[in-house]
Amino acid sequence: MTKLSLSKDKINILLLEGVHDNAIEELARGGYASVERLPRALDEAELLERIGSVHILGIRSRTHLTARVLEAATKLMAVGCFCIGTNQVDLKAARRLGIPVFNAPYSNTRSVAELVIGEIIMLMRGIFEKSALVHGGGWMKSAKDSYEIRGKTLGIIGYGHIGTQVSILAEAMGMQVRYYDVVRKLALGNARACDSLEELLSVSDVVTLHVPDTPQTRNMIGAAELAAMKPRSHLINAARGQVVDIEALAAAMKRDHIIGAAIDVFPKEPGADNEVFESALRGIKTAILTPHIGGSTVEAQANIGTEVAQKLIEYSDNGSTVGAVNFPQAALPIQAGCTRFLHVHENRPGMLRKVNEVFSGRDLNIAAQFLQTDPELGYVVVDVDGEVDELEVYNDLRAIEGTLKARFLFPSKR
Ligand SMILES: NC(=O)c1ccc[n+]([C@@H]2O[C@H](COP(=O)([O-])OP(=O)(O)OC[C@H]3O[C@@H](n4cnc5c(N)ncnc54)[C@H](O)[C@@H]3O)[C@@H](O)[C@H]2O)c1
Ligand SMILES: O=C(O)CC[C@@H](O)C(=O)O
Repeated sequence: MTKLSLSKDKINILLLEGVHDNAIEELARGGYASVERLPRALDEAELLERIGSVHILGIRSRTHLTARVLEAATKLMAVGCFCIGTNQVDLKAARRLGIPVFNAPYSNTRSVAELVIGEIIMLMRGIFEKSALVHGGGWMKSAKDSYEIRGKTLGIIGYGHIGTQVSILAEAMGMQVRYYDVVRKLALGNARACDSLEELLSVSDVVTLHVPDTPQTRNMIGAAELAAMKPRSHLINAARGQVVDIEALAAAMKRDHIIGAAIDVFPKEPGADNEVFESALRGIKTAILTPHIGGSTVEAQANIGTEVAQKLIEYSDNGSTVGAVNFPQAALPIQAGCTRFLHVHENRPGMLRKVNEVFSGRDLNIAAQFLQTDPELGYVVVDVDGEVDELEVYNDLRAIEGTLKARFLFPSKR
């Protein structure tokens, strides 16, 4: 089993928001038993109270890791987002503090795509409104505003992992697919790219959003874009809440310009289960509202649990940052008989020389070295042959100005 500078039973892992059992099992297989799992998110005050003793933190989309929380996390080695999105973490602050953030970029793609396909049919048949009426004793047997999806045009904004899956499934059901992306993307099947967002909005019977939360996508569907959509068309958003101006959508639905919407993500989502959800869309019968469950399937959560836990173990065991969203990517094969030192630093001139002086000054033989830098951060992995006083080396590495984090693995003297 891997030996760490901090033995595994002392590595405190806190998993929030009901992360799947697979994560616990994977961590246990990796020798990590000091794991606490909570079913809910923690707010900033609760995080500030607890974060000081946590070495590895696992979250989903409801836990907000602000710079303040991260600065208080003096022992934090890594964060695992057990989801795709990482916008709930101040990634720049985490990076500045030498904390890599991992996620699962594909594990719930299919779940979101299937939900969107289901919603296209539900919206185009007005099923939710009719069902609610029947529950109330009514009987709205009408074909008004009910359409087959075959032959209709689906407009996909953001032709990435989810957008392309939706594209394939929609075509298989006879829809014509148009898409718009800021990056030139290869069209799958018979899908066709649009040159502009306006073009896509003007030709689509249903528009579905699959873009990340960035400054450019904030309110990318507002009053003007809704007005540019075909009269009596439909909108789906299972991407991020800030992408659609909800008040503008509610207004467009009230005047029947948009006759159906399925919204899974909102600008303000309840942090706790007992918090009341407020939205201008509440009460609009043709709006399907779901509590951010696009990726919440048993299959997706199980896969995510395994994938993110493995990435956290790899980082803790070997120093591998492959898959981190805010860090230089480094992986070095394990060398038999070596002690491994990991050093995260500000990317200042002369840093590597100072790191190497710690080893050359002791006549230590470097068996392998891996340095990965980007304009702000440097990450160096050094494998040293034979006997070494790892605590002394560790202390000297930590003393280098600009050091953010240092660790050693597989010590020679134990
Ligand atoms: N509802 C849920 O539970 C749920 C589950 C998974 C993912 N998501 C969200 O879905 C979104 C998409 O996920 P993905 O895995 O497909 O991401 P992705 O990175 O694979 O694809 C995003 C695409 O959007 C494009 N894009 C970026 N900015 C754009 C802009 N301004 N205009 C047009 N296109 C733009 C990118 O070029 C890329 O092709 C993310 O925001 C993710 O967080 C939500
Ligand atoms: O599981 C979650 O909380 C988030 C799901 C989804 O939005 C994601 O980013 O993967």
